[in-house]
Amino acid sequence: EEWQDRGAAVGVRQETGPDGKPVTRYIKKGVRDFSFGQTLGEGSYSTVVLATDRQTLNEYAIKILDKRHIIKEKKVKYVNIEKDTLNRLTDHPGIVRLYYTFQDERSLYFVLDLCKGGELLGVLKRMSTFDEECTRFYGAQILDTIDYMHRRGVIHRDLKPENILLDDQMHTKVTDFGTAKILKGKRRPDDSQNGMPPIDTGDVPGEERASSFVGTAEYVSPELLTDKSACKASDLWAFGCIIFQLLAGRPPFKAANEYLTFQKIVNLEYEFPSGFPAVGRDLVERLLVLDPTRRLPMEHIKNHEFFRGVTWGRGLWKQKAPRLK
Ligand SMILES: Nc1ncnc2c1ncn2[C@@H]1O[C@H](COP(=O)(O)OP(=O)(O)OP(=O)(O)O)[C@@H](O)[C@H]1O
Ligand SMILES: O=C(O)C[C@H](Cc1nc2cc(Cl)cc(Cl)c2[nH]1)c1ccc(Cl)cc1
Repeated sequence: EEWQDRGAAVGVRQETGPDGKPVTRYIKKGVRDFSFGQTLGEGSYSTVVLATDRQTLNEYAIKILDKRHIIKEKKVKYVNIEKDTLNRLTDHPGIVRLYYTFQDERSLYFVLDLCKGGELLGVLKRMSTFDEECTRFYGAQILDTIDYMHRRGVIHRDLKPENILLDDQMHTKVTDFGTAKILKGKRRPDDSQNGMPPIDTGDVPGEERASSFVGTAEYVSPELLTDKSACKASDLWAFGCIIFQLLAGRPPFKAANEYLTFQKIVNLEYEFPSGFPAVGRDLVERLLVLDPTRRLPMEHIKNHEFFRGVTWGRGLWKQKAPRLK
Protein backbone atom coordinates (compact mmCIF):
# COMPACT_ATOMS: atom_id res chain seq x y z
CA GLU A 1 0.00 0.00 0.00
CA GLU A 2 1.00 3.66 -0.44
CA TRP A 3 1.98 4.18 3.23
CA GLN A 4 4.68 1.48 3.02
CA ASP A 5 6.70 3.37 0.44
CA ARG A 6 6.25 6.61 2.45
CA GLY A 7 8.00 4.85 5.31
CA ALA A 8 5.26 6.10 7.63
CA ALA A 9 4.14 3.75 10.33
CA VAL A 10 0.44 3.10 10.67
CA GLY A 11 -0.73 5.40 13.48
CA VAL A 12 -3.68 4.21 15.50
CA ARG A 13 -6.17 6.84 16.65
CA GLN A 14 -8.93 6.00 19.10
CA GLU A 15 -12.12 8.02 18.71
CA THR A 16 -15.61 7.91 20.14
CA GLY A 17 -18.06 7.12 17.31
CA PRO A 18 -21.50 8.74 16.85
CA ASP A 19 -23.05 5.86 18.85
CA GLY A 20 -20.67 6.55 21.75
CA LYS A 21 -18.70 3.36 21.05
CA PRO A 22 -14.90 3.53 20.67
CA VAL A 23 -13.80 3.59 17.00
CA THR A 24 -10.24 2.72 15.95
CA ARG A 25 -9.03 4.75 13.00
CA TYR A 26 -5.87 3.74 11.15
CA ILE A 27 -4.17 7.00 10.25
CA LYS A 28 -1.09 6.93 8.13
CA LYS A 29 0.94 9.15 10.49
CA GLY A 30 4.63 8.63 11.04
CA VAL A 31 7.80 10.45 12.01
CA ARG A 32 8.06 12.07 8.59
CA ASP A 33 4.65 13.76 9.01
CA PHE A 34 6.07 15.98 11.77
CA SER A 35 8.84 18.51 12.07
CA PHE A 36 10.43 18.23 15.51
CA GLY A 37 11.43 21.26 17.56
CA GLN A 38 12.79 21.92 21.04
CA THR A 39 12.89 19.30 23.78
CA LEU A 40 10.16 20.07 26.34
CA GLY A 41 11.41 17.68 29.01
CA GLU A 42 12.99 14.36 29.87
CA GLY A 43 11.56 11.42 31.81
CA SER A 44 13.33 8.31 33.07
CA TYR A 45 12.35 6.43 29.91
CA SER A 46 11.24 9.20 27.60
CA THR A 47 11.96 12.49 25.91
CA VAL A 48 9.12 14.89 25.14
CA VAL A 49 9.66 17.05 22.06
CA LEU A 50 7.64 19.90 20.55
CA ALA A 51 6.44 18.85 17.06
CA THR A 52 4.41 20.40 14.24
CA ASP A 53 2.22 18.35 11.90
CA ARG A 54 3.51 19.25 8.43
CA GLN A 55 0.04 19.07 6.82
CA THR A 56 -2.12 20.81 9.43
CA LEU A 57 0.62 22.89 11.18
CA ASN A 58 -0.97 21.78 14.48
CA GLU A 59 1.50 21.69 17.35
CA TYR A 60 1.83 18.62 19.58
CA ALA A 61 4.04 17.23 22.34
CA ILE A 62 5.51 13.96 21.11
CA LYS A 63 6.74 11.59 23.81
CA ILE A 64 9.53 9.42 22.38
CA LEU A 65 10.62 6.18 24.06
CA ASP A 66 13.68 4.17 23.13
CA LYS A 67 12.59 0.56 22.55
CA ARG A 68 15.84 -1.02 23.79
CA HIS A 69 15.74 1.05 26.99
CA ILE A 70 12.07 0.18 27.60
CA ILE A 71 12.82 -3.51 27.24
CA LYS A 72 15.99 -3.38 29.33
CA GLU A 73 14.18 -1.53 32.15
CA LYS A 74 11.20 -3.92 31.90
CA LYS A 75 8.74 -1.05 31.25
CA VAL A 76 6.87 -2.62 28.31
CA LYS A 77 3.81 -3.23 30.52
CA TYR A 78 3.71 0.45 31.64
CA VAL A 79 4.01 1.78 28.10
CA ASN A 80 1.14 -0.39 26.89
CA ILE A 81 -0.98 0.51 29.94
CA GLU A 82 -0.37 4.21 29.22
CA LYS A 83 -1.48 3.73 25.63
CA ASP A 84 -4.56 1.63 26.48
CA THR A 85 -5.61 4.02 29.26
CA LEU A 86 -5.20 7.18 27.16
CA ASN A 87 -7.14 5.49 24.35
CA ARG A 88 -10.00 5.01 26.80
CA LEU A 89 -10.03 8.59 28.02
CA THR A 90 -10.41 10.40 24.72
CA ASP A 91 -13.21 12.90 25.30
CA HIS A 92 -12.49 15.03 28.34
CA PRO A 93 -10.76 18.47 28.34
CA GLY A 94 -8.94 17.66 31.60
CA ILE A 95 -6.98 14.70 30.19
CA VAL A 96 -3.88 15.04 28.01
CA ARG A 97 -5.31 13.80 24.68
CA LEU A 98 -3.44 11.02 22.81
CA TYR A 99 -3.88 11.67 19.04
CA TYR A 100 -1.69 8.95 17.50
CA THR A 101 0.82 6.31 18.42
CA PHE A 102 3.36 4.94 15.99
CA GLN A 103 6.77 3.33 16.05
CA ASP A 104 9.86 2.97 13.90
CA GLU A 105 12.72 0.53 14.26
CA ARG A 106 14.23 2.42 17.22
CA SER A 107 11.45 4.23 19.08
CA LEU A 108 7.83 4.42 20.14
CA TYR A 109 5.95 7.71 19.68
CA PHE A 110 2.96 9.16 21.60
CA VAL A 111 1.49 12.24 19.89
CA LEU A 112 -0.09 14.23 22.75
CA ASP A 113 -1.77 17.56 23.52
CA LEU A 114 0.88 20.26 23.90
CA CYS A 115 0.68 21.74 27.42
CA LYS A 116 2.50 25.06 27.14
CA GLY A 117 1.83 25.98 30.79
CA GLY A 118 4.11 23.23 32.10
CA GLU A 119 3.45 21.44 35.41
CA LEU A 120 1.06 22.68 38.13
CA LEU A 121 3.93 22.04 40.57
CA GLY A 122 6.09 24.60 38.78
CA VAL A 123 3.32 27.23 38.90
CA LEU A 124 2.71 26.52 42.61
CA LYS A 125 6.43 26.85 43.40
CA ARG A 126 6.52 30.25 41.70
CA MET A 127 3.38 31.40 43.59
CA SER A 128 4.38 29.65 46.85
CA THR A 129 0.66 29.26 47.68
CA PHE A 130 -2.65 29.65 45.78
CA ASP A 131 -5.45 31.80 47.21
CA GLU A 132 -8.88 30.22 47.79
CA GLU A 133 -10.30 31.34 44.43
CA CYS A 134 -7.44 29.80 42.45
CA THR A 135 -7.47 26.62 44.57
CA ARG A 136 -11.22 26.33 43.97
CA PHE A 137 -10.83 26.73 40.18
CA TYR A 138 -7.87 24.36 39.72
CA GLY A 139 -9.25 21.93 42.31
CA ALA A 140 -12.63 21.82 40.54
CA GLN A 141 -11.01 21.03 37.19
CA ILE A 142 -8.91 18.24 38.73
CA LEU A 143 -11.95 16.80 40.55
CA ASP A 144 -14.10 16.93 37.37
CA THR A 145 -11.34 14.99 35.60
CA ILE A 146 -11.06 12.39 38.39
CA ASP A 147 -14.84 11.91 38.19
CA TYR A 148 -14.59 11.29 34.42
CA MET A 149 -11.69 8.81 34.86
CA HIS A 150 -13.55 6.88 37.58
CA ARG A 151 -16.74 6.70 35.51
CA ARG A 152 -14.62 5.19 32.72
CA GLY A 153 -13.29 2.61 35.21
CA VAL A 154 -9.78 4.09 35.45
CA ILE A 155 -7.89 4.74 38.72
CA HIS A 156 -4.88 7.03 38.13
CA ARG A 157 -2.95 5.91 41.28
CA ASP A 158 -0.21 8.55 41.00
CA LEU A 159 -1.99 11.92 41.05
CA LYS A 160 0.33 14.74 42.10
CA PRO A 161 1.10 18.33 41.00
CA GLU A 162 3.89 17.10 38.70
CA ASN A 163 1.35 15.00 36.76
CA ILE A 164 -1.08 17.88 36.31
CA LEU A 165 -0.02 19.95 33.31
CA LEU A 166 -1.45 23.25 32.11
CA ASP A 167 -2.39 24.28 28.58
CA ASP A 168 -2.05 27.76 27.10
CA GLN A 169 -5.40 28.74 28.68
CA MET A 170 -4.07 27.61 32.08
CA HIS A 171 -6.59 24.76 32.13
CA THR A 172 -5.41 21.53 33.80
CA LYS A 173 -4.49 18.39 31.85
CA VAL A 174 -3.86 15.20 33.82
CA THR A 175 -1.03 13.07 32.41
CA ASP A 176 1.17 10.03 33.22
CA PHE A 177 -1.18 7.06 32.98
CA GLY A 178 1.53 4.38 32.82
CA THR A 179 0.71 3.33 36.38
CA ALA A 180 -3.07 3.63 36.08
CA LYS A 181 -5.42 0.72 36.77
CA ILE A 182 -8.24 -0.15 34.38
CA LEU A 183 -11.09 -1.75 36.35
CA LYS A 184 -12.64 -4.54 34.29
CA GLY A 185 -16.31 -3.79 34.93
CA LYS A 186 -18.52 -6.71 33.85
CA ARG A 187 -21.21 -6.24 31.20
CA ARG A 188 -24.47 -6.19 33.21
CA PRO A 189 -26.85 -8.90 31.72
CA ASP A 190 -29.60 -6.43 30.71
CA ASP A 191 -27.10 -4.15 28.94
CA SER A 192 -26.03 -6.81 26.46
CA GLN A 193 -29.69 -7.40 25.40
CA ASN A 194 -30.34 -3.77 24.49
CA GLY A 195 -26.80 -3.24 23.12
CA MET A 196 -25.92 -0.60 25.73
CA PRO A 197 -22.15 -0.13 26.08
CA PRO A 198 -20.75 -1.80 29.22
CA ILE A 199 -20.72 0.56 32.19
CA ASP A 200 -17.31 0.42 33.82
CA THR A 201 -18.50 1.08 37.33
CA GLY A 202 -15.73 -1.11 38.71
CA ASP A 203 -18.30 -2.38 41.14
CA VAL A 204 -17.53 -5.99 40.32
CA PRO A 205 -16.91 -7.48 43.79
CA GLY A 206 -13.21 -7.55 44.52
CA GLU A 207 -12.53 -5.92 41.15
CA GLU A 208 -12.54 -2.38 42.45
CA ARG A 209 -9.18 -2.88 44.18
CA ALA A 210 -5.82 -2.94 42.41
CA SER A 211 -2.44 -3.88 43.85
CA SER A 212 1.29 -4.19 43.10
CA PHE A 213 2.10 -0.52 42.50
CA VAL A 214 3.09 2.28 44.91
CA GLY A 215 2.88 5.90 43.75
CA THR A 216 4.92 8.88 44.91
CA ALA A 217 5.55 8.81 48.68
CA GLU A 218 3.90 12.11 49.68
CA TYR A 219 0.62 11.24 47.91
CA VAL A 220 0.36 7.51 48.61
CA SER A 221 -2.88 6.49 50.35
CA PRO A 222 -2.80 4.58 53.68
CA GLU A 223 -4.68 1.57 52.22
CA LEU A 224 -1.91 1.14 49.65
CA LEU A 225 0.63 1.00 52.50
CA THR A 226 -1.38 -1.24 54.84
CA ASP A 227 -3.17 -3.72 52.60
CA LYS A 228 -1.32 -3.17 49.33
CA SER A 229 -4.37 -2.28 47.31
CA ALA A 230 -5.68 0.94 45.75
CA CYS A 231 -9.26 1.86 44.92
CA LYS A 232 -11.01 4.90 43.43
CA ALA A 233 -10.95 6.52 46.89
CA SER A 234 -7.13 6.38 46.73
CA ASP A 235 -7.27 9.05 44.01
CA LEU A 236 -9.47 11.13 46.36
CA TRP A 237 -6.84 10.83 49.11
CA ALA A 238 -4.26 12.22 46.65
CA PHE A 239 -6.78 14.95 45.71
CA GLY A 240 -6.99 15.92 49.40
CA CYS A 241 -3.18 16.15 49.54
CA ILE A 242 -3.18 18.36 46.42
CA ILE A 243 -5.82 20.76 47.81
CA PHE A 244 -3.83 21.01 51.07
CA GLN A 245 -0.63 21.67 49.10
CA LEU A 246 -2.15 24.40 46.91
CA LEU A 247 -3.37 26.32 49.99
CA ALA A 248 -0.42 25.58 52.30
CA GLY A 249 2.43 25.58 49.77
CA ARG A 250 3.62 22.14 50.98
CA PRO A 251 2.15 18.62 50.97
CA PRO A 252 0.56 17.44 54.26
CA PHE A 253 2.84 14.42 54.69
CA LYS A 254 6.52 15.16 54.12
CA ALA A 255 9.48 13.77 56.07
CA ALA A 256 13.23 13.34 55.63
CA ASN A 257 12.79 10.02 53.81
CA GLU A 258 10.10 7.79 52.29
CA TYR A 259 9.84 5.50 55.32
CA LEU A 260 9.19 8.41 57.72
CA THR A 261 6.70 9.89 55.24
CA PHE A 262 4.82 6.57 55.10
CA GLN A 263 4.79 6.49 58.91
CA LYS A 264 3.15 9.96 59.03
CA ILE A 265 0.53 8.84 56.49
CA VAL A 266 -0.58 5.68 58.29
CA ASN A 267 -0.63 7.61 61.61
CA LEU A 268 -2.46 10.54 59.97
CA GLU A 269 0.22 12.86 61.32
CA TYR A 270 -0.20 16.28 59.67
CA GLU A 271 -0.91 19.86 60.73
CA PHE A 272 -2.60 22.81 59.09
CA PRO A 273 -0.50 25.97 58.99
CA SER A 274 -2.04 28.98 60.78
CA GLY A 275 -4.14 31.02 58.38
CA PHE A 276 -5.27 27.90 56.45
CA PRO A 277 -8.86 28.76 55.38
CA ALA A 278 -11.51 27.04 57.54
CA VAL A 279 -13.69 25.82 54.62
CA GLY A 280 -10.63 24.32 52.94
CA ARG A 281 -9.64 22.69 56.22
CA ASP A 282 -13.06 21.07 56.56
CA LEU A 283 -12.82 19.62 53.05
CA VAL A 284 -9.28 18.30 53.55
CA GLU A 285 -10.24 16.70 56.90
CA ARG A 286 -13.05 14.78 55.15
CA LEU A 287 -10.68 13.54 52.42
CA LEU A 288 -7.61 12.64 54.50
CA VAL A 289 -9.48 9.84 56.29
CA LEU A 290 -7.59 6.58 56.86
CA ASP A 291 -10.55 4.32 56.04
CA PRO A 292 -11.19 4.69 52.27
CA THR A 293 -14.87 3.76 52.71
CA ARG A 294 -15.36 6.74 55.05
CA ARG A 295 -13.68 9.26 52.71
CA LEU A 296 -16.06 11.90 51.25
CA PRO A 297 -17.49 10.39 48.03
CA MET A 298 -17.32 12.27 44.72
CA GLU A 299 -20.82 13.83 44.72
CA HIS A 300 -20.42 15.06 48.31
CA ILE A 301 -17.06 16.68 47.46
CA LYS A 302 -18.67 18.52 44.56
CA ASN A 303 -21.41 19.78 46.92
CA HIS A 304 -18.95 20.78 49.64
CA GLU A 305 -19.03 24.44 50.75
CA PHE A 306 -15.47 24.86 49.42
CA PHE A 307 -16.76 24.43 45.86
CA ARG A 308 -19.83 26.67 46.35
CA GLY A 309 -20.62 28.47 43.08
CA VAL A 310 -18.68 26.06 40.85
CA THR A 311 -20.59 25.01 37.73
CA TRP A 312 -19.62 21.34 37.20
CA GLY A 313 -19.41 19.69 33.77
CA ARG A 314 -18.46 21.22 30.45
CA GLY A 315 -19.25 24.79 31.60
CA LEU A 316 -16.35 24.61 34.04
CA TRP A 317 -13.92 24.25 31.13
CA LYS A 318 -15.21 27.27 29.25
CA GLN A 319 -14.37 29.60 32.13
CA LYS A 320 -11.29 31.79 32.07
CA ALA A 321 -8.70 30.69 34.63
CA PRO A 322 -8.53 33.24 37.50
CA ARG A 323 -5.38 35.35 37.49
CA LEU A 324 -2.81 33.68 39.70
CA LYS A 325 -1.99 36.34 42.30
N1 LIG B 1 1.97 16.88 26.86
C1 LIG B 1 3.02 17.57 27.33
N2 LIG B 1 3.19 18.88 27.02
C2 LIG B 1 4.24 19.56 27.50
N3 LIG B 1 5.20 19.04 28.31
C3 LIG B 1 5.08 17.74 28.64
C4 LIG B 1 4.00 16.94 28.17
N4 LIG B 1 4.15 15.68 28.67
C5 LIG B 1 5.26 15.69 29.42
N5 LIG B 1 5.83 16.92 29.41
C6 LIG B 1 7.04 17.29 30.16
O1 LIG B 1 8.13 16.47 29.72
C7 LIG B 1 8.85 15.95 30.85
C8 LIG B 1 8.92 14.45 30.75
O2 LIG B 1 7.62 13.95 30.88
P1 LIG B 1 7.40 12.37 30.82
O3 LIG B 1 5.94 12.11 31.09
O4 LIG B 1 7.99 11.82 29.60
O5 LIG B 1 8.29 11.82 31.99
P2 LIG B 1 7.92 11.95 33.54
O6 LIG B 1 6.68 11.15 33.78
O7 LIG B 1 7.89 13.40 33.89
O8 LIG B 1 9.16 11.32 34.22
P3 LIG B 1 9.17 9.83 34.77
O9 LIG B 1 8.94 8.96 33.58
O10 LIG B 1 10.50 9.71 35.39
O11 LIG B 1 8.01 9.78 35.76
C9 LIG B 1 8.11 16.41 32.11
O12 LIG B 1 8.87 17.45 32.69
C10 LIG B 1 6.82 16.96 31.63
O13 LIG B 1 6.51 18.13 32.34
O1 LIG C 1 -0.47 -1.45 20.49
C1 LIG C 1 0.09 -0.99 19.50
O2 LIG C 1 -0.34 -0.12 18.76
C2 LIG C 1 1.40 -1.51 19.04
C3 LIG C 1 2.57 -1.18 19.91
C4 LIG C 1 2.67 -2.17 21.07
C5 LIG C 1 4.11 -2.16 21.45
N1 LIG C 1 5.12 -2.53 20.62
C6 LIG C 1 6.25 -2.39 21.36
C7 LIG C 1 7.59 -2.66 21.05
C8 LIG C 1 8.54 -2.40 22.05
CL1 LIG C 1 10.19 -2.72 21.70
C9 LIG C 1 8.21 -1.89 23.30
C10 LIG C 1 6.88 -1.66 23.57
CL2 LIG C 1 6.44 -1.03 25.09
C11 LIG C 1 5.90 -1.88 22.61
N2 LIG C 1 4.55 -1.74 22.62
C12 LIG C 1 2.71 0.24 20.37
C13 LIG C 1 3.14 1.16 19.42
C14 LIG C 1 3.37 2.49 19.79
C15 LIG C 1 3.17 2.87 21.10
CL3 LIG C 1 3.49 4.51 21.54
C16 LIG C 1 2.75 1.97 22.06
C17 LIG C 1 2.52 0.63 21.71
